[in-house]
Amino acid sequence: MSNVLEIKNFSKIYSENKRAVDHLSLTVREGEIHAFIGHNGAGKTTTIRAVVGIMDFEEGDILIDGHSVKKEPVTCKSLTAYIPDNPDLYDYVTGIQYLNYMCDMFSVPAKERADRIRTYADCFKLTDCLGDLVSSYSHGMKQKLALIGAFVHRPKLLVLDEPFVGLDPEASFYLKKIMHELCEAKTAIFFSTHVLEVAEKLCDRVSIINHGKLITSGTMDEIKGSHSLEDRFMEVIENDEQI
Ligand SMILES: Nc1ncnc2c1ncn2[C@@H]1O[C@H](COP(=O)(O)OP(=O)(O)OP(=O)(O)O)[C@@H](O)[C@H]1O
Repeated sequence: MSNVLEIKNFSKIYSENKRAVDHLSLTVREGEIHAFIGHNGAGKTTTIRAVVGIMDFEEGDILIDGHSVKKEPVTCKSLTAYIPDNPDLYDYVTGIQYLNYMCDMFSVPAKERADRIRTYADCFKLTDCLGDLVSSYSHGMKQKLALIGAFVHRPKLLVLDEPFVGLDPEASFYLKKIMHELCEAKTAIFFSTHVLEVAEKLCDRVSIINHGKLITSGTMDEIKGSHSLEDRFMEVIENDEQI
C-alpha cells in the first residue's frame, strides 16, 4: 500500500517560546483509517490545518500522494477533502447549490454526481432539505452537508477534525459505514477524535500526540495489545508525563 499522507519532521511555532507541534512524523496509507488522538491542546488541529494547507509552518514537509503541500498546494488541495470541527458554509446558497459547487470544483462527472448526492443525502436524511438555504440548517445539518460535499468527489485523502461531535446516532452510523466504503475504494482517512471507543472499532492505525510530540503510532493491535484503547492511551500518556 502506498503512502497517501507523509508528515515529515513537522513543527509549528506560533510564537517564540511556543512550539505547538515538535518534529512530528507519521504516515497514512492508501485505504487506511487512521485516528489521531491526544488531550486538548496536544496539537491535533494544528497538524491537521497544516496537512490541508490552511496554515503555514516553519519546519518539515508534508506530502500528499507524493506532492508537497508547500510547493504544490493546488495539486494537494485537489486530492484532499477536509471537514473542520465546526464547518463554516456559505449561508445564502441552498444545500444542492453547495453540493453542485463542490462537484464543479472537483470536476465530478455529471452522470455520477446525481447518484452520489442522492445516495449520501438519503443516508443523512437531508434529501428533503437540499432545496433550502444553508442558513436555515441546524449545526448538525450543516455538518452533514459538509460531509456529503467531501464524499461526492471521492478524495484521495479525507481529513476530519472531530467528525462525530454533534452528529445524531444514525448519522454517526452512516458516517462510519461511508468511511469504510471510501477506504475500500482506496481513500486514506486521517481524523482526530476524543471518542476512543469509536477509534478502537473503526481504525486500522492510531497515532497518539502529547504536548506536540508524537509518542506512538502503529496498527490498532500493536498500540493497544490486549487492553482497551482508552486504558492504553492513559498508560502511554502517564508514562510520557513522567519522562
Ligand atoms: N492561533 C494560535 N496561536 C497561538 N497558539 C495556538 C494557536 N492555535 C493553537 N495554539 C496552541 O497550540 C497548541 C495546540 O493546539 P491545537 O488546537 O492544535 O490542539 P488540539 O490537540 O487540536 O486540541 P483540542 O483537542 O482541544 O481541539 C495549544 O497549546 C494551543 O494553545
